[in-house]
This record gives sequence, structure tokens and C-alpha cells, in this order.
Amino acid sequence: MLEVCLIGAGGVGTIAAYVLEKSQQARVTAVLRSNYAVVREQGFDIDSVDHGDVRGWKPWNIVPSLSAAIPKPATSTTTTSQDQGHVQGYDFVVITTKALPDLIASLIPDLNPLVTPGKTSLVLIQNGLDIEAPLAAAFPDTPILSGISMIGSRLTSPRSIFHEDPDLLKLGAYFHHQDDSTNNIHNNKNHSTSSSQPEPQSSSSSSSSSSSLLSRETQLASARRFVDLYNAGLGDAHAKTGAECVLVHDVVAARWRKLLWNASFNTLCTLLRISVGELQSSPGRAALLEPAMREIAAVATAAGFGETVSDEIVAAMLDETPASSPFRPSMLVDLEKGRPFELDVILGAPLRVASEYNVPTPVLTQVYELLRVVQWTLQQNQKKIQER
Ligand SMILES: CC(C)(CO)[C@@H](O)C(=O)[O-]
Repeated sequence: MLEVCLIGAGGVGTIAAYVLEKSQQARVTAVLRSNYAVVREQGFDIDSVDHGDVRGWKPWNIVPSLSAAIPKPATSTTTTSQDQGHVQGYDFVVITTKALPDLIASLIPDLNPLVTPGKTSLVLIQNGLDIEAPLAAAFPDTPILSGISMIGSRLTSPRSIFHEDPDLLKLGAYFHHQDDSTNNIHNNKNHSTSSSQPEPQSSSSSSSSSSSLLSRETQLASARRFVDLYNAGLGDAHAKTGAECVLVHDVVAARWRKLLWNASFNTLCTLLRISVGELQSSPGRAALLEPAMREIAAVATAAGFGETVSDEIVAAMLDETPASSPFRPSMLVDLEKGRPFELDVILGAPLRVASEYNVPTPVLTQVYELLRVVQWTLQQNQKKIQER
């Protein structure tokens, strides 16, 4: 049995946990915070296009904090590794939280004891660009697998998931290791655009002196293993809906491609507080949406990813979202729930690349500045609530 620790059991994370356990090749320790008590008691209810109606499902182990997920060495009182909650080390630590720079920076120190050198890979299934950089800096000898998910899945109550679009997950190795020149196939195009990157830490899991730990082959093998595991869990869903996990060889290119959608639809729908269908049918499609998407394509092209964001791909991406769709992107859902949204990784990061290459982005820059104000008002409101 493979051991998985999953951090962030929202819409994307809960379905990932369910799929991983459905493979019957892995068991999941899920770290839950606000919904810990209710899920421990009643489990999740999942209404899924891929998996049907699932009632009261619980991951193998549910814990309320990262410290409660720390693997424990076997002792005389823990007879077998089958004991509930007893884990000797994780094969995969899967992070499906929101990609918020402050949140990730605060997670990193607590991730250290969950990472067993030579055994564990970190798996990020999150939106945005350059999200791998802080983890790559903190864990230079740990494979980092980067996952780009097109699933439409969200929490509708603390223990209910509504999953409406087939699970399409592109996943590959980030190839961040610096000591082996054959590793860095992306380095000529890979930008460190994160606003804050922690320094490598001095624990054994992140010792930068052990260059032999992480070959390109190790990273690729880990990505293949995760893809095979995930597809084993998708099983019948693949035949039913086309759900699939696909191994990609250039995760940065795959991220730019998804940004075409996220940086235009997510941001404009959030600013205007309308669904993707309303944006498509509004005058904003010609005046804002299409120019915004073309600006992302221009930035990606300047950074060396032109093939991924060709005119044909942009045209297809503009047309494939139906004008009748009531879908509200995750950024808008976050705003409506008063939660911080993924502005930095979805728009801040590509705009930093734009400024590096002097690519004009008049629409995206205005959208970014307007959303920064929206985010600021949200923070002010949160402060007022906390002060009460
Ligand atoms: C594009 C998307 C719907 C895919 O899951 C999601 O990334 C979102 O809403 O941010």
C-alpha cells in the first residue's frame, strides 16, 4: 500500500483523496481543519459526474493538523503498519490547498517532518504559475510533481462536494534539481516569479549537499507512479466521462496553457461578479476577455511557450466555454465566500514575466490593479470582523 498525506480537502482535494483510495493501491491520511469534526463524524457526501452519489465517505485516516500527520516509527505497541493512523513514511504528500503565497510559506516548516528523504514526493494540484518555486527552494532533494487540474468541483457544505466536470489532471515532474545539468530542461524558460521564496532549510529532508538523491530519472519515475496510481483510481470513470490523469513532460507549458483560461475568465468574472456564460454573452467578451487572453498568450510566447498558446488554441479556448454556462470560477466563489483569492499566482506571476520581457499588458494590468483593491477591501472587512 502506498501512503499518501493530503493537505486541503476542498473540492479538488476530496475528489483526489477518493480517487487515490479507489485505486486500492493507496491509503490517505487527510489533514482537515475547519471541517475535521463533522467529517470525522459523518464523512463526505459526494455528488460526482465521475463517481456518482457517494454518501458518508471517509478517507482512511483523518487528522486535524499537520503535526498529527507526522509519521511515527514502528514501536512494540504498534503491531502492524495496518493499525489505524499508523504511518511509517509517506510516498506522496499531496497539496491541494489554495495557492496563496502566505499560506504556502506558512505550511513549509510543518511539511518538513512529513517528508522522508529518498521516499516522499511532493505533489501540487493547484492553480497558477510558478507555484512550485517556494517548495523547490525548501526541498531541493525532493521530487516535486506539478498537477494542473481541470476538474469542476467544489465544497457546497463543510462535508458535501459537488463535482460537475470530468477529472482531467495533467501531471509531471517539475525538474527543479540544480546539481545535475541534464535535469533542468525548463531552466532556460523557467522564471522565479514568486514574490517570496523561502531559503532552503537545514533539515535532513532538505539538505542541498546530497546531490545523489534526486536524478532526473527519479523525478520522472515518481511522476509516472503517481499518474498510474491516479488512473487506477479513475477506472470506470474514464470509460464513463473521459476522466484521466495524463503525464506531461513540460509542466510549465501546461501551466501557461491553463492560465489562458484562469487569467482571463477567473479574473474578469470575479471583478464583474458574473458567471463565465454571462461574460461570454456580454460586451465584455470582445472588449476585455479576448484581449486579456491574447495578452497572456503574448507573455507566454515571449517566455518561450508560443506553441502552447497558439492562435488556434486561444480561439478554441475562447469558444469552448458555452454562453449558457452558469459556472462561477473558483476565484469568484472565493470572493463570494469572503475568502482570500489566488490573485498572485493567477495574475501577479504572469505579469512579472510580462515586465521581464517588456510585453505590454494594458488590460491585464488594469484588471490586476482593480482586483488588488477588491482583495484589500476583503482584508479590511476581515480585520473589522476579527476586531469585534
Ligand atoms: C478552470 C477551473 C474551472 C478548472 O478546475 C478552475 O481552475 C477554476 O475555476 O479556477
